[in-house]
Amino acid sequence: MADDGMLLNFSIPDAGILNKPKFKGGTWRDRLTAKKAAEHWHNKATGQGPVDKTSTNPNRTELGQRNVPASKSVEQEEAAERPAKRARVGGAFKPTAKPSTDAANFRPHTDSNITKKPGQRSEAPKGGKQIVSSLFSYNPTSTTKPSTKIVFDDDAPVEPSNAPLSSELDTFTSLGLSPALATHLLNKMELKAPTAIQKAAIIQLVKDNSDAFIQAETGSGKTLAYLLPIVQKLMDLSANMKKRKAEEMVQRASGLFAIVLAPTRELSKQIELVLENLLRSAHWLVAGTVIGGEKKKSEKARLRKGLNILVATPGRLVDHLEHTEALDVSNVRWLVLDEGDRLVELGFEQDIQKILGNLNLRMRAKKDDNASIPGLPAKRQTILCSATMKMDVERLGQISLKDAIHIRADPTENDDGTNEKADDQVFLAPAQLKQSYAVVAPKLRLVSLMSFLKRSFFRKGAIMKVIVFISCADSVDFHFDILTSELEGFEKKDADPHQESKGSEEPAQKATKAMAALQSDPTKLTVTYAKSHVLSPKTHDVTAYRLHGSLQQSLRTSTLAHFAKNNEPSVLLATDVASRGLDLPNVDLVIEFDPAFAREDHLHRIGRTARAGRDGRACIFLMPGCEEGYVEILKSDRRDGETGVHIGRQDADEILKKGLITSGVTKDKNAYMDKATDIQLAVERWALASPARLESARRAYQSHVRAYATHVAAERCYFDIKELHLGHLAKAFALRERPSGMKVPGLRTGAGRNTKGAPAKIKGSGDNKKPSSGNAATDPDSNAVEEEAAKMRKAVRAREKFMRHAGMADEFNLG
Ligand SMILES: Nc1ncnc2c1ncn2[C@@H]1O[C@H](COP(=O)(O)OP(=O)(O)OP(=O)(O)O)[C@@H](O)[C@H]1O
Repeated sequence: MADDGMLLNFSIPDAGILNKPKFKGGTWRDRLTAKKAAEHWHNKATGQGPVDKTSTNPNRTELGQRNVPASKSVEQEEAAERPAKRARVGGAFKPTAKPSTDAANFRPHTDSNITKKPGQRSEAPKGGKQIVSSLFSYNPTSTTKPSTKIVFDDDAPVEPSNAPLSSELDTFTSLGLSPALATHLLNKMELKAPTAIQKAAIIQLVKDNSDAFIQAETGSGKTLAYLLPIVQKLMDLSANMKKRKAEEMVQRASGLFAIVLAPTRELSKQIELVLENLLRSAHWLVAGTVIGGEKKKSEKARLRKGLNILVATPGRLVDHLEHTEALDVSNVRWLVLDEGDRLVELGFEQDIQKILGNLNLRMRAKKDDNASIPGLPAKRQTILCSATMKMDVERLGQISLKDAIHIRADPTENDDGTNEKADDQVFLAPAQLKQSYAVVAPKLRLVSLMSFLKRSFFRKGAIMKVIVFISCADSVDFHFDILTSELEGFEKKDADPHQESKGSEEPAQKATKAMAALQSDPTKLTVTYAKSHVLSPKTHDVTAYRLHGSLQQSLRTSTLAHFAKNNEPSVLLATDVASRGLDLPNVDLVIEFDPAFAREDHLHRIGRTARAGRDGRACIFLMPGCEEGYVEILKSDRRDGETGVHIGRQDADEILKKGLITSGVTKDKNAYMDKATDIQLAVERWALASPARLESARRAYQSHVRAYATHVAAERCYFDIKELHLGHLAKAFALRERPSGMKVPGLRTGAGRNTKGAPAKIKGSGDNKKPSSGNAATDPDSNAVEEEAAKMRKAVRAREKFMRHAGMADEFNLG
């Protein structure tokens, strides 16, 4: 399913946004504004033509310059508040208002700028005229731009917060692990010393059997923190059996002793991999997975052969507990719930309760039989792992843990173990992570992303691996298609004779060939990586990858594995499927092109870099206006707190200059604007050249808008759907049509209406650019949008649940 988990639609009817509204409630000013807007749309709908603002507003000059006096009329105020429309619709370009940006930046472009390929069709989208607006005019301006540029000391050394400990006294043996295991960690896994959380957890879990809640930041080595004590105890159990009878030891047929539950298949596979590496030091112990995505028959066969440690997703384990006789859980003495908060978020609470009930029942039955293995602990130890201690994790703790010990290793802790920040706030970004935010107007988003990536990959070696987080699968597909296409007007790389003489094809070349087939229909989800023509400089290739929950499981696994192994420059475009727990080696940069739906997700996303003490960078794209308020959240997630020393700021102009003007000094200080405009036009032409691409662009755009409405309530003040300028945003999806005229097959229409049938009003929908009065309580349209957003969020949750139960993208994230 490419609609990415959201069922409702923001389609706005052609008749306009205010369809015979009742002018009740609100202030007299709201009512008058609404009435005037309704008259405008009524005139339009009845063919009386658009209201000529220049003739009704004496304050407008012919060139569209406004001169609003102190005593403004309501309409004048409205005109002063909204970004003036200067779009070219079909005919000749006629500016109607002064652009909000500085005059030097004003670079109108007309159809004559758009050079079409010979014979290329540039069809106007059905049901609407093409709008070719300038990239650099009428953009909202930043509300937080500092008057003077603040220079950050980007290279100032920062003590990593998740690195292995450096004291010579902190060794794995000093924590209670056997010399054999410690030697294996050192020699085979190249792990010299434990991290802080490993030190705290291993000491505790090896010495006693109490339940535990492990809480630590991303990339701090939580996986080994819970796996090492389990492996150590199983090695001890084996040694104990051997002592009793020389030929006896734990082996695969001895029974299942430990279960690790993880929320996603990818994470389960990753845990299994770490386990396999560990168990090379105890080859008689066998681990395996049951996670779905493969035939149940083969999973049953694996269980029948016997496993000592099982990594599973909750849904699949419940299924096997109910239907696989060979699965005997009576000896299970260690249960781990990894990524506890995500397990709850994905609605696995019931499954976990079933698993716990089943384990208790079978353990009791076995005890009654008196047939326990000698040396096996009488009590089961349950370990809950999570980066946050939210309410839902607490609830999971209540159902799964008994008298649990809270294990936490946070460098911000005082000597007495207390922390000034509230429990929920203890989840912080790694200290060594260098963060920045980019303030980019909606129209400039696409070209800015391309420029940002181009700059990142310009010199081989500086940045090798990048993850770009995007809110929904359709948008991932759309951006992947652009990055891997050969856009007209982009310099082509000279052929590399060395590569051509090679007998075997490079994977990137193979994928490029497959890509050619894909270009005719970008909705085909068979190609997940290919050379990025757009991002590859002349000197080297950059490979682009895509990952989201609508891809087949096997494809997701192989894509991740390929990205992880790739030592050449590469970029992964992904939904939040890649945000949790995944340990992809050497990710240098994380770009949050679309901000996360919740603060915790944001921290998990940026935590894919700067892992285990390594350096990393993260940049989040914010739009001018209320989104800029999110910087406060970014600051609160850092150890350097309010000072925000390591949160840099970049503006779109800067990004475009650095990314597009790579050949040193240029006399024209606005040359980057021409370049950016050329790129934007090339992408728009690319989209127009094929109906499938155009449909993919519309789908991406609509899914993006719907996803935007699903930010958590506490953060909707930063990501306010009513402030989203749909018309400008459409440009970032290469669309030249009005949002209201867009029809996408397969997406439900009419959901943008409130219960009384009046369509919801959204900023810049092309029908009314005036944002709501700001008083949601008195504005019926604001309430309608709110209601709509609430419906969407509900639909997303329902869809996630449905997908899981239908076994489609089950145990997997939204994407
Ligand atoms: N003691 C250590 N020394 C060096 N590297 C380590 C050590 N322990 C773990 N690592 C490495 O650190 C990385 C992160 O480990 P892990 O995935 O367990 O982190 P995590 O805390 O679970 O992160 P997340 O919360 O993002 O899931 C892995 O690549 C792992 O190999």
